[in-house]
Amino acid sequence: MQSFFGNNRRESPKPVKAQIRGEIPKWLQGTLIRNGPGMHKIGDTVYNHWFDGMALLHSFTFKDGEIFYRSKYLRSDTYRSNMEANRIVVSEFGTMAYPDPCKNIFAKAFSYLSHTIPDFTDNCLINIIRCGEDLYASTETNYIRKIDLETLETNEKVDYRKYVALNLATSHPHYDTNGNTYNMGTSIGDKGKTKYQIIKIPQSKPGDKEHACFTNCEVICSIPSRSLLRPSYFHSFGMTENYIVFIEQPFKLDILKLATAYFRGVNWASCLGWYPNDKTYIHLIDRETKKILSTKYYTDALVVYHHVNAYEEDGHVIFDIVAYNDNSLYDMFYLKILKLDDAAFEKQGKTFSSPSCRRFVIPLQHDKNVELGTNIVTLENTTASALKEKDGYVYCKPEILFEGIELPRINYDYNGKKYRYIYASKVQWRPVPTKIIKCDILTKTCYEWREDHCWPAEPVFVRAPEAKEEDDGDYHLFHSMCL
Ligand SMILES: CC1=C(/C=C/C(C)=C/C=C/C(C)=C/C=C/C=C(C)/C=C/C=C(C)/C=C/C2=C(C)C[C@@H](O)CC2(C)C)C(C)(C)CCC1
Ligand SMILES: [Fe+2]
Repeated sequence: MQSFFGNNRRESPKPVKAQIRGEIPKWLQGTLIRNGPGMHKIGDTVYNHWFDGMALLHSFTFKDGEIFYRSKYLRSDTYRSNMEANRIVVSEFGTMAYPDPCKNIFAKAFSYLSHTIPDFTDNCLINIIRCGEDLYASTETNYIRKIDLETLETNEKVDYRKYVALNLATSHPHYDTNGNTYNMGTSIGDKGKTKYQIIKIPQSKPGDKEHACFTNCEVICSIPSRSLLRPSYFHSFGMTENYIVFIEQPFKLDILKLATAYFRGVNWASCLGWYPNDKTYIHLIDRETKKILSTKYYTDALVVYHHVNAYEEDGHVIFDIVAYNDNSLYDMFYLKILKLDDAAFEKQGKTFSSPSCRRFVIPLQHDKNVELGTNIVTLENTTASALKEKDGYVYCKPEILFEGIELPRINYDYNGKKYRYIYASKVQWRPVPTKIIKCDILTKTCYEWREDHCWPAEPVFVRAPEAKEEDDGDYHLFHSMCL
């Protein structure tokens, strides 16, 4: 299994019909596209980190009980440059690349200078997102790449910076029921300020010009970073009907380190730092007024990549996240660790902090006369608390919902609404996932699914037609499961 992490995958651009054991529900029709690294070796050069590999797009077309599979490498500018040079020439998250080792001294100096503000990679390997009517492969830089749903061909490159001030953006946007896309990113040093930006990319209208969704893109709120040179890193955010939830965590990007990384010969990942003595600030942004609520909600130092869901109930914002007590997760994805055998990985894995799904309950209003130290959460059925402190601070303590889950998904019809079920990967200290899990928040019970020789990826929930219940759609997999 360990060789899995070393080998380059072959692309399979022509549809291959899958052999099916059991039965695919007839109502399941359409195409699922997945993304991820597929190539970690180019010529004689190798990447260091799982998140560096060349993006390989996969599609699974479900049609009348049959499945057709295709895959194709994203023809990013990065991919083309690497292929042409037959070596890694563009830097990725965990690998700093130096374009031409044989350049003369002047060319080298010029190359160093042009890297002070580096042009980031367009190797969009993290996710597939929708903007307007179109699908894009995404990463966390300022670039996304349009792709063709049918053929998986790579189309134009969109640079967010042409439309809004954004140097980094998440790969986990949100969507509303009108087809608008909301994303968040970081604008570094624009007009001397570093800020987090929430953007709205509108749904296309009939007759719109190409890229209209980007030219009509608007910044709906800017949140100043607490520090000009150390903005927080973030991988996702939450959205309720009326609020956006942004967590400014003490896992931060050091801009000075970033600007000198190329000269110092270190990778981008080393520019991220963990400040365990700092607080984690919780920002709620009112979607109507576009203003940040003035109460200073905070919690202890934590690291979060994935928000699960967020909603409002009786004057509170409730949000669930998968969080860690430190920043060790990204270190686990260095290939030298993933290539360890199961026993060694397990030993290593246990030195990394394990995630838990945590629920925060944020009271939107409270009586100003209430004594300091009082828990101002008035919702029942939660142990999450919010203690009033002086100077407008409120200290929030989460309720632990579930331990050891990651890559959370929900029935997206319930995004921003009160919900009951989380689908996720069960974290085990094995390099390749073997279990998926369905968690019931109401009863606090979990169902797991595994099968020999199956390595399930992040589960994706698809609603059954005429679904009445939130989990109508998963019964084929979870009906006969063990508790
Ligand atoms: C360029 C640049 C930057 C960044 C650039 C790039 C390219 C960033 C790319 C980021 C990527 C690919 C992020 C991916 C995140 C993926 C995450 C959080 C995945 C988590 C997966 C987990 C926890 C899986 C756990 C497991 C499960 C579920 C089952 C088990 O069996 C196995 C196990 C433990 C692995 C910067 C550092 C932001 C700025 C500077 C400049
Ligand atoms: Fe993610």
